[in-house]
Amino acid sequence: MGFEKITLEHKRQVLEELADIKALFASRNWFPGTSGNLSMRVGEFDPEQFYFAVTASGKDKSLRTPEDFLFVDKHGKAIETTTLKPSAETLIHCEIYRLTGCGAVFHVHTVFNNLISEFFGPEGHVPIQGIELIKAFNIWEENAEIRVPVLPNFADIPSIAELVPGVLDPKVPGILLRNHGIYAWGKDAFEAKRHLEAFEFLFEVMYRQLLLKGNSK
Ligand SMILES: CSC[C@@H](O)[C@@H](O)C(=O)COP(=O)(O)O
Ligand SMILES: [Zn+2]
Repeated sequence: MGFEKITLEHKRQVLEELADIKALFASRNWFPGTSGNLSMRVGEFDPEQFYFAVTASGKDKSLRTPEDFLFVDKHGKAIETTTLKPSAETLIHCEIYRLTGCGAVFHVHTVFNNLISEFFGPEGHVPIQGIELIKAFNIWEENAEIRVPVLPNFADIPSIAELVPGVLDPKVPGILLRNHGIYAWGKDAFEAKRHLEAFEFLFEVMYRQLLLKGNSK
């Protein structure tokens, strides 16, 4: 489906939902120093052609303005004439949509995701086992273990995006960038938010467990 076939009403709803989520995350201090970016797909998913709304680069994400989002195509290029620049990390969103067909991708920098990504960076993943909130990822088995991938934080975003297909686990809706932040996604904004909140909770538990245990892995 071409972008022009997607109804204005649907695009408006997506922008409103994104703006509400942005305000909520900002209230949690999840966008320090203009960091972070959010996106939501508009229209149906087709790996050959899809579109999403994404935060404009470099904005203060705690503010609500008419210039907070723009629509881009599957290559991360703006599809309407605009002076806004898509998030510098849009290519990572593109890759996550392409590989998963998801409906929303949220990226935040927090103290806990930074600390945990650095601590487990050398292993390339964060092992998390037996914590109830793993069920937020729809994993119901007892004592389940997940591994959250940790990618290097290259300055060149295409070089990070290139690594995403090699580490993305369909059961685990998140990828960490080392000393940077997390990308979490879901079939819609509700699910992506649930996943992101669960990751952040799990990282805080991991961090505190490591302190209690005296830092041994
Ligand atoms: C200002 S530090 C954060 C940026 O370097 C980047 O990591 C980030 O998350 C926000 O970039 P943006 O281009 O605004 O989407
Ligand atoms: Zn970032």
